[in-house]
Amino acid sequence: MGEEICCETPLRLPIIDFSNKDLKQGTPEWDSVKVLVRKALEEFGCFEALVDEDIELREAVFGALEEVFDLPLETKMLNVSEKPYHGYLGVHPERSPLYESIGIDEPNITQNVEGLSNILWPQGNTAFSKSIQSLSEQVLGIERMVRRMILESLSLEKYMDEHMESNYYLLRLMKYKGPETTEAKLGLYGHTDKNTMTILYQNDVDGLEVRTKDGEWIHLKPSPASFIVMIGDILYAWLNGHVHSPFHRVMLKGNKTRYSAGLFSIPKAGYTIKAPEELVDEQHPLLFKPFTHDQFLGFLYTEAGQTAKCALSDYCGV
Ligand SMILES: O=C(O)CCC(=O)C(=O)O
Ligand SMILES: [Fe+2]
Repeated sequence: MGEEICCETPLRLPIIDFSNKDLKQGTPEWDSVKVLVRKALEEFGCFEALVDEDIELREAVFGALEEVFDLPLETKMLNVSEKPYHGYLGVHPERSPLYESIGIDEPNITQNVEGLSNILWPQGNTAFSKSIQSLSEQVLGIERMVRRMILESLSLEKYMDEHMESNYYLLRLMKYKGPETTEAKLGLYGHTDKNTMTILYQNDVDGLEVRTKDGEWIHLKPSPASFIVMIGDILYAWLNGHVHSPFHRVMLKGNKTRYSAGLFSIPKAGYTIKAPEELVDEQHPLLFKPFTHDQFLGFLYTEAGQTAKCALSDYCGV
């Protein structure tokens, strides 16, 4: 009997090269990357952005994550915020027994990162602040580039400044304890992101899965030099469905700890999300009535919001 030749190639996310230092608006390189970005975001709502590997920063970041999550629970609980989901979220025995996370509002502002490190460590922690800030700067650069590319590729230049200025950033540091099983366990329940755009960075423990429009799960295996770029419900609504907001989850097995960091761009309080008229026509009827992110979050905390299959459609679908 001949050797069995294996089966279908597993589904992969598009990998787009962002390592070119000359990737500047108006250059041919920018225009060719822009085409790939638009295609990936229309089809998958998600892609892998490849950058130049910075081994030192990578080690520093995941060292910092290990150190911060190793702090006692009472210390981590000092990471508080008046905004929901912006502070420490501890392990929940039924809902998320493996997951905990720490939030840093506007991590691009030095005082915010140093402020948190002064709360968590008696003498602060310069190494922690430095690595978290360097990571934030790099990720923020990618987020802004991708958002500019999408707007440009949809000929929405006239909205560029308004759109770029109407969002702020939240960084979430995440830890998933290995479940010590051979079969996969749920680390983070399936969801679409409720913000504008998310950029994820992970250690060498995979687990993120993204569902395609056809309902197939892609098991992500990002390279150490990659960031995962993902569209959230807000950009999906603002662009009237021209980009996809993918359903995703985290599944884990084995005993290794997974660490990840996510930079979330989020509309500022009071900013109205309204699809530009250029994106609404007979083939693309308006999907959502204008809304603000705060009102939408308010709905998410209600019973109806918590149980909705598609919270955004239930909240403001046309
Ligand atoms: O840890 C990850 O890679 C994904 C986290 C995630 O989906 C989220 O925080 O919304
Ligand atoms: Fe997510």
